[in-house]
Amino acid sequence: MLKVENLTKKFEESYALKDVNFSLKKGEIHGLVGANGSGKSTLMNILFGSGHIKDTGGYSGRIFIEEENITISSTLDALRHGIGLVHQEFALLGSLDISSNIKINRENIYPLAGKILGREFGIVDTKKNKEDAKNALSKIGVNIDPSIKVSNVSINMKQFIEIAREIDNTNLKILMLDEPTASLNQEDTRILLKSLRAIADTGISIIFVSHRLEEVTQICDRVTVLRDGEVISHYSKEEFEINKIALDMIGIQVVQTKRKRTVGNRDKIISFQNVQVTQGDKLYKEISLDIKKGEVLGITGLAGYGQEIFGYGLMGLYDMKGNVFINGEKVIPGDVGLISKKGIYMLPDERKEMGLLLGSSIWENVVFGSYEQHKEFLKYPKMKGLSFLNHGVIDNYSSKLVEDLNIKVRDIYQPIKELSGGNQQKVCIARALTINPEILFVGEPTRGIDIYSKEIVLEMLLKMNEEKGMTIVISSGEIGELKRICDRIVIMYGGEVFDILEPDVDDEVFSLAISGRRVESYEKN
Ligand SMILES: Nc1ncnc2c1ncn2[C@@H]1O[C@H](COP(=O)(O)OP(=O)(O)OP(=O)(O)O)[C@@H](O)[C@H]1O
Repeated sequence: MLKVENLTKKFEESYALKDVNFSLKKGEIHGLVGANGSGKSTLMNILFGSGHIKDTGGYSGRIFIEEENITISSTLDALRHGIGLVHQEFALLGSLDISSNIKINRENIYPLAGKILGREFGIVDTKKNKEDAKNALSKIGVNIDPSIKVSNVSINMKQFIEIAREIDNTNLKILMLDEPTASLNQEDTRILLKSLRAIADTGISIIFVSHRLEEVTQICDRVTVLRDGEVISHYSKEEFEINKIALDMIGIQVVQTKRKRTVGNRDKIISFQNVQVTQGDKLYKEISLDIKKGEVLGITGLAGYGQEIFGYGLMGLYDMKGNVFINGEKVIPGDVGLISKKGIYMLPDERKEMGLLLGSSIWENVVFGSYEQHKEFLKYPKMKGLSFLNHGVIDNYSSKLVEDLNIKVRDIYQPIKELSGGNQQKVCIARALTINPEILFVGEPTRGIDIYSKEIVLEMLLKMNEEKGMTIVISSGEIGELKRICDRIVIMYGGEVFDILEPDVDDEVFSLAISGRRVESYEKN
């Protein structure tokens, strides 16, 4: 179906891809793996004719589709050749319904469409659009009313809608998926993976990019490993071995981080008492939770069940009402100024909303907002915000953090918008660590991050907890990670705190709790 030969892409003097050879068979699911910044997105962006490839000098090398040597210089070229891409970041229009999003630019038009006063016009056949949308969604195992507005659906569902939009294209030959399961819960991941196999069986070829090697080895027919823009190895199904693939990706053995647990009875640092949280048309009622000083608290559950509501509510991203106490003192949720002064910082899980200063450099993003905590960043600390910055100190500090967190950059002056997604994510973590809050709320801290850097990020969080006594609240769907590093894990179910579990209880207990059941009822059944 596809063959690329000596594909090379340079950004100024540095290679993002170097002489990459890669092939994709008809109906194959091909895993593309590599550390953050290894060139996966660049490869897909070239194949999808992304503007930023052209704007930065194009690519060299040859691309063949079904033996035909083609040039891809625009998205239109890619679409014409039947290539579709689903990005990590969603590009849906929230104010439109699901079917309008799926049929965008491919709307069904009534045959009576024609010309009025010389202008072309058409009337959209919304009924047919809905049928098509339903059909595309059913191919990926989803049954939902396509008239629902996209702004009212969960992140899980948005991912399915994005994929359905590509599937709806009858000309589709190659579907490229950039971390399609990163925002899905376990059940939806299972549904998606199963559907991808069914889609591949219809003859569509799939490029599957993911940092979750278990999924890659489960679903793919072959895997190609990239490291620093070069192909390091190819594997076919019978040769798959996660450790071997990981070693090829990173170059060194990855050691899993684990917390040495030392919790005793601790004082409450934050207490949510019967709070009510509203997010869009969702309402969470009568929620209570105590967070203990110095603990690492995990919050998990199926997507949409509210694991993020505490941080988001406290910081005013969702509307929270009710009694919230910080160190025994009542605060008004959403009063961000006061809450920040009390040493609370939140890093939300939606990357786009993380507040990266996209036009600024890495160092600016790392130290932004932390001059209070790091007076050494200022030449004249007494002048506060009016002081010149102490660039020597800031440069050393940012360079060290970039190195410690394994962030792949040219130098700390590089604009953050030039970094790969995973490396941008790590800069967000770097900023949170620099702000050094007393309490850190962090959502999905390892999403989009490669297996090696994941461990570094987890290790850094633990270090901040152990050495600085930082209380850390992590909302995440990565239960395995939470079990390794948390003191307690809150399970949200149906918009309530369903249970709080010790991290070393059986996996089975966790799985049951996540689906709203308890062990006793399981045993009875
Ligand atoms: N516009 C740009 N200018 C300069 N360098 C760039 C630009 N876009 C990407 N790069 C560099 O190209 C390299 C490959 O990035 P790419 O986004 O392809 O990595 P990736 O494998 O997709 O990473 P991730 O797993 O983090 O998504 C990185 O070093 C990145 O900094």
